[in-house]
Amino acid sequence: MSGMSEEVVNICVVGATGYAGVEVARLVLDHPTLRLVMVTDRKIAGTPLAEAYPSLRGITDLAFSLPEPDAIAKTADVAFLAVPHTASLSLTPQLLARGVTVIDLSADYRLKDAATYEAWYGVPHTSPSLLAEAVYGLPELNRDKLTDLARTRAAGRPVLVAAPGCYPTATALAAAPALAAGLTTTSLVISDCISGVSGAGRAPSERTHYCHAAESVEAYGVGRHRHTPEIEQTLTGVAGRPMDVVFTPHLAPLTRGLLSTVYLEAASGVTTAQVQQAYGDAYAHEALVTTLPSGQMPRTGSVAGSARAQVGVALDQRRRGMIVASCAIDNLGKGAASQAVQCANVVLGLPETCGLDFTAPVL
Ligand SMILES: NC(=O)C1=CN([C@@H]2O[C@H](COP(=O)(O)OP(=O)(O)OC[C@H]3O[C@@H](n4cnc5c(N)ncnc54)[C@H](OP(=O)(O)O)[C@@H]3O)[C@@H](O)[C@H]2O)C=CC1
Ligand SMILES: CC(=O)N[C@@H](CCC(=O)OP(=O)(O)O)C(=O)O
Repeated sequence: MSGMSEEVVNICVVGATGYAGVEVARLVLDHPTLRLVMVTDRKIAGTPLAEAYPSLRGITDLAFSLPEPDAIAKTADVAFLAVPHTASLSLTPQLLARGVTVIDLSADYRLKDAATYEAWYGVPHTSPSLLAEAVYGLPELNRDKLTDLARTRAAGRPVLVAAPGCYPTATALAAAPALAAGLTTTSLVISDCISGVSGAGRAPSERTHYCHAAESVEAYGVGRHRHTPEIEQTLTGVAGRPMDVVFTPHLAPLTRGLLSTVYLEAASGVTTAQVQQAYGDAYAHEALVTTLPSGQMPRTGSVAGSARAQVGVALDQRRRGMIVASCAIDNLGKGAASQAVQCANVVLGLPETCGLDFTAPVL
């Protein structure tokens, strides 16, 4: 199948029983150009999507299919892979070989170095040659490369987008303006993040059990979380020099929401006005990222359910001089599904915010 920019583009969501997958499905159902033609699950094939997620009753009659590459290629132009990491290692090359463009929400094609992948994910990368051609799907930092993919696809070849994770997205949006503007000369970024529980996926675990997660906040994966090398890769690219990251994720009793607060030592003489200006300029022309006025910091509640990010920044001028920047996103939105759709829009030659320009619930 082939989808041109003004035509309807047929979409398969692999892993649509999952939280990220059903969010992609929801966005595609409301999108003016994308058409949801297939949703997959390996356990409940034949069951209507709306039976698994009753809010979709009256909206779609589509039932789950098995994630078979031949069936996907027969039906869809683009596949969103909302599957756990390691699951898209083999699925992605099979779909590309069948002419299907892949927007992968998993971590399998984000790291450029296969050895780093193996070190952090515990399995060898089975398609290392694809790591070079996969484009990291953070449009605000990587729009040119995504636009290159649009040309490749328009020339008839399927392409691969590796959409970033929720923690790396929020951390990159919080830290990038300071790094790009040279406001810090050190190589260390500290990133403290807080995630809602849907970030851990649909399958319950001891850590995400209501009784454990409600009314409590905890750090986890300290010093060893697999997003560390992904964040370092992105920030190194922005800074143009090697960056080290101390990344500490926390789980908080929210359904949706992710807040990343980063700390970067300010270069000598940097002022609050310069910092605010750099952040304002960085996102002045971004439709989905807003820099808040000086003195304001973002809250997850303001972006929950939206495709947007909000960023706030301050300069703590006592002693060392620290830039403290915070970015709030919806982990399932800009941290996963809406970002994947944003990338698909670019790759398909559609307006980047097509289907994403809706407001979040205000309360
Ligand atoms: N939740 C979030 O906030 C974010 C998630 N992501 C990433 O998105 C991906 C999905 O996450 P999430 O929705 O939370 O996960 P879930 O556990 O909620 O869903 C995973 C989905 O993948 C399916 N699946 C599992 N294994 C396979 C396989 N081998 N082949 C095909 N389908 C499979 C599952 O269905 P079944 O097993 O029944 O087939 C299910 O539909 C992950 O890579 C995650 O890291 C990225 C950013 C944020
Ligand atoms: C709260 C929670 O458990 N979050 C998940 C991150 C989910 C995610 O975004 O994973 P990828 O970006 O790698 O796809 C975790 O810490 O593993």
